Amino acid sequence: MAAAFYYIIFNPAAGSGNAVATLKAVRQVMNERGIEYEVRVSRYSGHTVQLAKQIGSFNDHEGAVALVIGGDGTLNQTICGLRMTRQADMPVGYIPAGSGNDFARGIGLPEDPLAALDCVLSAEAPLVLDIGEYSEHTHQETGYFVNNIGVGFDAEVVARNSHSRTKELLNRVHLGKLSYLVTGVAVFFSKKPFTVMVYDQSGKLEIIPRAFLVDATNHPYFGGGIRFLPGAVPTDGELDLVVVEHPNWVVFLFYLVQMIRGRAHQYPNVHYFKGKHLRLETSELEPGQMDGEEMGTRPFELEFTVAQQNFWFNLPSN
Ligand SMILES: Nc1ncnc2c1ncn2[C@@H]1O[C@H](COP(=O)(O)OP(=O)(O)OP(=O)(O)O)[C@@H](O)[C@H]1O
Repeated sequence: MAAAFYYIIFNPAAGSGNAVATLKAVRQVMNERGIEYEVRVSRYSGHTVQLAKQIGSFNDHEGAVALVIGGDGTLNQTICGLRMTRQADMPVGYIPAGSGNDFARGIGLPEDPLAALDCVLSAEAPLVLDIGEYSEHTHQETGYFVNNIGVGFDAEVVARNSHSRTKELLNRVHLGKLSYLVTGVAVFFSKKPFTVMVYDQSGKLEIIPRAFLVDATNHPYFGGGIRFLPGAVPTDGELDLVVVEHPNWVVFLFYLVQMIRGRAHQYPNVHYFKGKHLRLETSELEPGQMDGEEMGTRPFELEFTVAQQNFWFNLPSN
């Protein structure tokens, strides 16, 4: 059965402002087809969680869908907000309009807004996909992620980039992605490796002394289009965790290239874990990122499990 009502949750800041044109195009199609909807605009960073909580608490439309127009951060916040309410199972539609759009890429949803809208409007039943669920014991924090949680290198890039003047300037000319590259190179040469402890699904502990890139991920993509974990699948009920050590920068770069080619399993400094339940600890203060948003700096004590999320779109078969 087609959805009866759409709550459009819109982030005007997503995609360096490009999301505005996406909303316009989506509204035009929905108006032409006489589809019922209302738009809730995110007014400030973090507002999306509140919007989703209001929708999940007060919706009285049968068959309602929360339709996100924004990037991975907006999608994450919508799901987290809805899951705090009595209508946690309300399906979530998605039109990718961010800078990175890794979730869309990772599940095979078209990045073209109108093609994605077709996938949403042609859906007749919820599509259930995996998302990550985490508990962070140092700060007593719990939540969900659609892409990944990273500790170390990528988190430092996210943190430095969020406060960078260069990003602001590049965003104005719609080159926000370039600032991640500039920051990435700077962090690459300045960040120190750190020790992580990983407990796999059976509880077996592995201590990794020179960790540099540490990511728990739901699908293959990170960093706005890097297919760095080809074996991660958002339908297998498991999460993938990778820890890449940093013996020196030449070897680290080589590992990254081999990972993208799906050929890094043979190297002793690239550690892969897969399971329904994984645990990760750092002994030092490290930055963290979740779906491209800063988590702050702390000694992390993270436990990961998998949750099932109702989405509202068809995925093209290819
Ligand atoms: N009105 C607003 N003004 C400024 N920031 C906002 C506003 N509404 C939401 N935000 C913040 O915008 C940030 C970026 O959102 P989002 O991740 O959706 O887009 P993106 O970064 O362009 O895309 P991606 O994560 O796919 O690269 C989020 O941290 C969100 O909290």
